[in-house]
Amino acid sequence: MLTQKIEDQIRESGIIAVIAIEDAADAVPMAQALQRGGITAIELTLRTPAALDAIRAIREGVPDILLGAGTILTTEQVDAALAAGAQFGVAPGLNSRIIEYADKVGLPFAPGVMTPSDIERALELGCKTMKLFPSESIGGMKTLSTMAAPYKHLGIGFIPLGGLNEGNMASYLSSPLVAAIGGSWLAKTDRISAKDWDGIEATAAAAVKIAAEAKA
Ligand SMILES: O=C[C@H](O)COP(=O)(O)O
Ligand SMILES: CC(=O)C(=O)O
Repeated sequence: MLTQKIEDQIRESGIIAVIAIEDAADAVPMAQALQRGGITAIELTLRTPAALDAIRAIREGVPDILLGAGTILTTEQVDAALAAGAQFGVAPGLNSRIIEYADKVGLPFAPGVMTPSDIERALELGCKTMKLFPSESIGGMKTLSTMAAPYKHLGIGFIPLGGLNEGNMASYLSSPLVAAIGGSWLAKTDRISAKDWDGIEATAAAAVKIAAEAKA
C-alpha cells in the first residue's frame, strides 16, 4: 500500500510521467527536462536493462522529483527498486505476493486494477490507491465512474494509465476519484534516445497547463 505521504505527493503532482529508458546516461537530462516543464513525479518502468541505473541516477541528480519504479513483477524487483532509491512502486496488475512483500520491506506500492474484483482484492490487501490499467481500452473515465461507485465511500483513489494523452487527460483530472494520471506520451523512449530535451519540456508544460485548468 502507499503511505499517506506518498499518496499526498502523487495527488499534488497530478501527472506521473511513465518512462522506459534505453540508456541510463539520459536519465538526469530527461528528468530535468520534465521538471522544467513542471512535472513533479516520474514512474521509471523496469522494462529495460538501464532502468535501475536510471533510478539511481535520478535520485542522485534530481532528488526533488518524486520517483517511483513501475512494472514491478517480482519480489526481487521490489528489493532492487528500493535499493536503487525508488520512493514508491507500481505494477500493471495485482499480485498479492508483491503487495505483501512491498509492505514487509517498506516500499510504498500501488497495484494495477481493471475490474471490481481487482478493486476488492486490493482493498482486502490494504491498498486504497490503485493504478487503473489499461484505462482507455476499458472505457476510460466513464467505466471508472461506474466501476468505482460502490467503493467511493471507502475513500479510494485511482491512477489511470494506458492510452492517456493531452486530448483526454482533463476528463480524468476533473474527477475526485483520480489521484493522478500517468502516461508515456510525456517522454517517449525514442524522444529520450534522440535527446529531444526541449521537445520533452514543451510536452510536459502543455500537460501541466491542461492539468491546472482541469483542477481549477
Ligand atoms: O504500458 C503502459 C504504458 O507504459 C503507459 O501507457 P501509455 O503508453 O498508453 O501511456
Ligand atoms: C503499466 C504500469 O502501470 C506499469 O508498468 O507499472
